[in-house]
Amino acid sequence: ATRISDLDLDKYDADEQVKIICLGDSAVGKSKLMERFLIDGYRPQQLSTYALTLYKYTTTINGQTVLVDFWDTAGQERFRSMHPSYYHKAHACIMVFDVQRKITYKNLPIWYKELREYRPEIPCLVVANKIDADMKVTQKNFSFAKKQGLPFYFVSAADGTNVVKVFKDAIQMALSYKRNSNDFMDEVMRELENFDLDSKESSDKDEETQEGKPDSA
Ligand SMILES: Nc1nc2c(ncn2[C@@H]2O[C@H](COP(=O)(O)OP(=O)(O)OP(=O)(O)O)[C@@H](O)[C@H]2O)c(=O)[nH]1
Ligand SMILES: [Mg+2]
Repeated sequence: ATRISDLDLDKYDADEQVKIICLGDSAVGKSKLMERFLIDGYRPQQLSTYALTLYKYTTTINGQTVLVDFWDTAGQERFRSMHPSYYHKAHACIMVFDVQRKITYKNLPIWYKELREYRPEIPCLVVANKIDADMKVTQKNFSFAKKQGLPFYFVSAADGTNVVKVFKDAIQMALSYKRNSNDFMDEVMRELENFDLDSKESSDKDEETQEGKPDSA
């Protein structure tokens, strides 16, 4: 009982509350990424998300309490249209694909189009998941994010690579968006840009043009 009232107090005192949604095909790892971030755990079972899962997360940023609602739904919703309430008042979006399944990368524009119909302006982070399965994929150039001017991350829900970074950036961007400021977004874009230059041994070829050569760097 004590814990519940503590939570309620937190909620009461929250200076800010943001909603962050997650998009991407079924089985790309949306739920596993949330699990990794929220409970620092990972259970490799294969349960597709049924309907909707809502995760509550509280954090402190610059001395302010921030309440985050993470929304997670089943990727197979793609075949219907995602319910508008999923997008309603979202402040940021984490868009995920599976580096081991090219089709999930090719479907990103479909997700992105629907997102923009409902939320034309919110920050959207593009996440390439499952890099633990084959580190060579990080040498590939997945240009969708760059073309759209979106921040891009290689991550792994299985071993935790970059997961905290993505979620923390998403929360900051959601807050910046809510406060009508692009400052943090600009900062992250600059930082990722530099990171990109430092680690750039990859060819300039786009993943889309590398049909049938999954291992070429
Ligand atoms: N190797 C590896 N497997 C992963 C990773 N993340 C998720 N998986 C596996 O991918 C499968 C799907 O993960 P989920 O998180 O359930 O995928 P989802 O995107 O939530 O799928 P839906 O709920 O159906 O939309 C599971 O079997 C996970 O174990 C990862 O980083 N590396
Ligand atoms: Mg899921």
